[in-house]
Amino acid sequence: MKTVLVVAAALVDSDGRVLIAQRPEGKQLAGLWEFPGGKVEPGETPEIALIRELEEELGITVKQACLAPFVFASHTYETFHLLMPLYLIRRWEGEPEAKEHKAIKWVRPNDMGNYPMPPADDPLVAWLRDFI
Ligand SMILES: Nc1nc2c([nH]c(=O)n2[C@@H]2O[C@H](COP(=O)(O)OP(=O)(O)OP(=O)(O)O)[C@@H](O)[C@H]2O)c(=O)[nH]1
Ligand SMILES: [Mg+2]
Repeated sequence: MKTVLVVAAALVDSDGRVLIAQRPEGKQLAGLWEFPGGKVEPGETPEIALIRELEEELGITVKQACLAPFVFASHTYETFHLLMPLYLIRRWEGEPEAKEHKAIKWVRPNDMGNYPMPPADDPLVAWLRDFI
């Protein structure tokens, strides 16, 4: 089974809320809420890939120095193994908008239980609850 490297971001605002985004119809895990991000393409570092994904998915600009490595998910799905580092980001330029998602929402980690997320994300949410 192949390991897929996906990078994701927890954008944290000044009130301690985190941005989650709803996956669009037609994609794997449609309708579930996730951390914005995506697959690392050949030749990219994880940081470059995350900066690209945040521009594509949310229309925001993030500096590499503002990416703080936090925790990672390692989860076996039916057809691949997901390895997903999650970065904490507190500074960015622009107002996030749902360019590729169905919706975006700012939520407190304690309230994330109300938003169904992929199984790989459960431990990440637990870490955010303790840390934010
Ligand atoms: N971005 C993101 N992906 C996640 C999370 N949790 C999780 O299991 N994944 C899985 O990671 C995989 C890659 O994510 P993705 O669909 O965002 O990849 P991508 O942005 O490059 O999209 P694309 O492949 O359609 O171009 C998916 O199988 C997705 O289900 C999460 O919190 N955020
Ligand atoms: Mg994505």
